Amino acid sequence: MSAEFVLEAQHLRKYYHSVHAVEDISLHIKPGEIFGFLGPNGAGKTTTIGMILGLIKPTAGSITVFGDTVTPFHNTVLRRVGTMMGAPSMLMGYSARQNLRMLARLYPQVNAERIEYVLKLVGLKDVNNRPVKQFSTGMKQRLGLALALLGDPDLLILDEPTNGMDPVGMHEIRLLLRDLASQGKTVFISSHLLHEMQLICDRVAIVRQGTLVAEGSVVELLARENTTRVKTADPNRAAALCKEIGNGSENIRINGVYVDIQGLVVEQIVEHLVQGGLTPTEVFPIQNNLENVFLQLAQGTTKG
Ligand SMILES: Nc1ncnc2c1ncn2[C@@H]1O[C@H](COP(=O)(O)OP(=O)(O)OP(=O)(O)O)[C@@H](O)[C@H]1O
Repeated sequence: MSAEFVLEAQHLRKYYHSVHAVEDISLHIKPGEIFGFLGPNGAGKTTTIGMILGLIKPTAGSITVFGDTVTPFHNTVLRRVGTMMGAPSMLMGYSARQNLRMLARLYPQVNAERIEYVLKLVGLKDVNNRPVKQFSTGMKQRLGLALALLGDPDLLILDEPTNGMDPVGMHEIRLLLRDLASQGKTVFISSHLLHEMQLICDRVAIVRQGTLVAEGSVVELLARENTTRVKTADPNRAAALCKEIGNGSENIRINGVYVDIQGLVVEQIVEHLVQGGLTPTEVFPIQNNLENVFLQLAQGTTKG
C-alpha cells in the first residue's frame, strides 16, 4: 500500500450466491479530496462501503485504510473514520445535543465544546431541545453528519448524505464538506445524485452493475466526453459525413435539426462537413455533466 492513498481498494468482489453485487472494483482515494462514488440504485455502492468498513466480508480483494489492512468485523484503523450510512441510528425521543452527548461517551477526547462546535457546523445549534422525532429528513441527515464528525475523523465515509435535503440544505452541506477537505480531511461520498456530486467532488468513480465504468477527476471526465452540436441544412447527411471521419468509437446522434457529436475534434468536423459541401450554420459545444457521462458509459459508447 502506498502512503499516497488514504483508502485503497484492490479488486474487490462480493457475490451473494448468483448475485454479483460487486465485480472487481479498485479505488484510490487521496488525502484531502472529496471523492464521489457514484452509480444508480443497485450498482453496488452500499456493498462496497460495507466492505470498506469491515461490515461485509469481501468474496475477494483487499482494502487498506491509512495503510492498514481492513479485516472484516475487527478493526482499529476505523477509529479514524467517521461514517454515515443509511438512516443514521439515533435516539428519537432525545435532542440532537443529547444524542451527541451519548455518542461522546465512546470518545474520551470529545468534550462539551466539541459537541457545540459540531452542532454549529451542521447548522443544528438553534434547534435546542426539540426531540429528533420532530426533525425533518434533512435535519436528521444533518444530525447524522454531526454524529459522524464528532470524533474528529480524518476520513469521512458518507452514503447518500444529502438524501431528503432541499437545495439550500445541499448547498450548506457542500460548503461544509469543502471546508472539511480544506482542513485536510478526506471525504468519500456515495450517491446516485450525479448533478449534486458534480458540484461537490474533486474526483469520482462511476459504478454500474458492480463494475467500475470510470474513475477520474470531474474536470477530466467532463472534458473527455465533450459534445459538439452542429446545425446544417441536412442533419442525416451531416451525421453520415461525421461517421466517415470517426473510427467507430464516437457517438453521433441526430437531435432534431442538430447533430450531436462526441469523440471528434470540432475543427475536424467542420472541415469534413465543408469538404462534403455542407457548411454548418451553427457549431457550439454542449456543456456536459456527469449524468450525460454516465449515460454514455452505460450505453457502452465509451469505456472509462
Ligand atoms: N445481503 C444481500 N443479499 C443478496 N443480494 C444483495 C444483498 N445486499 C445487496 N444485494 C444486491 O447487490 C446489488 C448491489 O446492492 P447495493 O445495495 O450495494 O447497491 P447500491 O448501489 O448501494 O444501491 P442503492 O443506491 O439503491 O442503495 C443489488 O442487486 C442488491 O439487490
